[in-house]
Amino acid sequence: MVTRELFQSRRYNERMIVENFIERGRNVKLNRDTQYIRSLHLKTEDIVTFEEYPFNLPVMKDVDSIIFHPNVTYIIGENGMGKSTLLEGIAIALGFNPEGGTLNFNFSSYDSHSELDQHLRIIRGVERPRDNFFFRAETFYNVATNIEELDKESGGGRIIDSFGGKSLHKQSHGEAFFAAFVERFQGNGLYILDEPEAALSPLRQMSMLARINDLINQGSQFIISTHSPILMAYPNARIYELTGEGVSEARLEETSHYTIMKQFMENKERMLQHLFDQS
Ligand SMILES: Nc1ncnc2c1ncn2[C@@H]1O[C@H](COP(=O)(O)OP(=O)(O)OP(=O)(O)O)[C@@H](O)[C@H]1O
Repeated sequence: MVTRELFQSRRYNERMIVENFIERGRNVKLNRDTQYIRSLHLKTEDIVTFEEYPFNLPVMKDVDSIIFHPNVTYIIGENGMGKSTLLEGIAIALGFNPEGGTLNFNFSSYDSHSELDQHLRIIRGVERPRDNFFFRAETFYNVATNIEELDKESGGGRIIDSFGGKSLHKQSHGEAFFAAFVERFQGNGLYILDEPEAALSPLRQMSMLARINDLINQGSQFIISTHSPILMAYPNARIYELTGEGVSEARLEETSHYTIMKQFMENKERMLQHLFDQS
């Protein structure tokens, strides 16, 4: 009797494991056990000097404090604080092209990336993403050109069809960005986005949040660098703010982007007077 119960409970457990596995491929949010990448580590032993770029950036002394949220991690901060440098380093260390795209893109329009990737260790989870994309607003135009070139040479399926079929150069910036998020991102993916709001209207930024939510519910993990208080509003996300002091974790309402925007909207006249008096 005991043996039969044991047998049945084992069969039950096995069935649960199979069902969970099947479900993972569909609609399940990642958690701490299933997230694709967990944290960062800066391998300081072979860094020759901390006086030069990129190791002179304040963020470098706190890289090890960055623990990725299973769903969304935001990297924010003033211009020049090192967000793009950090995201680029992470992306290249994971095997992406410095200018962005999927793991299969390997074109190079202008080779100016830092050597940070060689000094970063990325602590991965046990699960592997099925989809991957490094979206870099600054160089998305080059990705679009590369897609056209590859599609001209290819005799088989066209890459542009996975972006909705319409040339990305024949769409507005915002439309082309959105085609990537809506058509190309397939879920169960790791998505690294550098200032994706660059061409998006406030309304589109809200639509982007809805798209992020869909993809998170389909087992995706995001790392997003942004200046947009709208885009950084995903609930329960982790926000790291880069400042001259290093890296600190913040709630949305505590971030400088949010408070400055709020002050401006709530008291535009006073802010303008203050700004013009200073100039
Ligand atoms: N190839 C490079 N060589 C030397 N310095 C660089 C290089 N690229 C960037 N920097 C410097 O490193 C700093 C961080 O640049 P980065 O582009 O990472 O900042 P960011 O936080 O992404 O800024 P933004 O919000 O303006 O996009 C800047 O002061 C920049 O001038």
